[in-house]
Amino acid sequence: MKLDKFTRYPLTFGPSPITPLKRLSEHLGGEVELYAKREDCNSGLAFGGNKTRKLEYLIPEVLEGGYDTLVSIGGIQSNQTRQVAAAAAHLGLDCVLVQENWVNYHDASYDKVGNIELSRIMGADVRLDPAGFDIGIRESWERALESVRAKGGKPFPIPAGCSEHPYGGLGFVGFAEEVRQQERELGFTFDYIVVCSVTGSTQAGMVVGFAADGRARQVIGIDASAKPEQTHAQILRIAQHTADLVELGQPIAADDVVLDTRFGYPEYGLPNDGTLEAIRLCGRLEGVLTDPVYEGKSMHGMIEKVRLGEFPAGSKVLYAHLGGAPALSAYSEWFSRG
Ligand SMILES: Cc1ncc(COP(=O)(O)O)c(CNC2(C(=O)O)CC2)c1O
Repeated sequence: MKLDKFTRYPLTFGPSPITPLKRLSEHLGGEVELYAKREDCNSGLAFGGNKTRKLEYLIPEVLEGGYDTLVSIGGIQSNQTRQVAAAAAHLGLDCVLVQENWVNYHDASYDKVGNIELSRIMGADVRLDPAGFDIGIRESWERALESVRAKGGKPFPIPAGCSEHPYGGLGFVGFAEEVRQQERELGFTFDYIVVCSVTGSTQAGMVVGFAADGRARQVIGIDASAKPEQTHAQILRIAQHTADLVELGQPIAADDVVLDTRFGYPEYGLPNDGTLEAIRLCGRLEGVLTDPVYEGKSMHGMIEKVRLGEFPAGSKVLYAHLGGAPALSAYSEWFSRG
């Protein structure tokens, strides 16, 4: 596999740490050993996260091509757009963010706190748009790109989650390579990797990276889009493209994309009771924060799979913590009810 032929611009601290989730593992019966790889602590740029790792493979083209404005898109509480704003500020670039109405929830502060507040503080031109949730290429985003060109700027297009960018999967191929190095240091290998999926390039990169040692199907995606057919198809397409880029040397089949669809309800961006329980449990047992949109759903999925005995006794499970906590303040209603 040839990831090294691609230039990476460091935005992260280096390999993200792997921490044991001892108390949570014990609480769940002690037969499955849970660990977390902490992408939520991977960078000094505005709390980091999975997109910061992905951006490392997009930024070289930005700098080499003389682009002056990063243009991206997400929901109002998007972690993606916050991380793009941080990268732009760090690199001295302008930033335009389209924030669409992806979540059917609005209290008075939803578009004032959390991620969108941070993006504004970092100087991004934040543009609210009434269009609803969709992980594909959006007309609002294309309008934003055109508006930058109309003013004589040179916009760099970064699609939702970085996922439809040709290099969107590379960062998480690197994640798998990092895990293999850390496994050598730990003296064991993980039986499963649990990851939240929405726009798909995180899991896609992992599927390719772990396919190299026969573990593609040990990557367990937990769907948080609540549109799993679209997400599964996007993961598969990105994984197959990424496999070609890094010359994996083996095909990626549809069955290599394992996506559990039981935990994304009621809809994208809204928690269910299991999401909320998982957030509280992980918070109270480990001091590790997850969010109602993404990681709370993958944490719920992992906890439920342990409870249902879906991980064989003795399994070592690596939870990919991809970030997301900055959105919590926009969901305070759910946690002030006691
Ligand atoms: C904390 C967190 N965890 C998992 C995911 C899902 O990653 P993928 O989009 O690569 O599948 C996101 C994405 N967030 C998006 C955003 O706009 O923030 C791309 C949807 C995430 O932010």
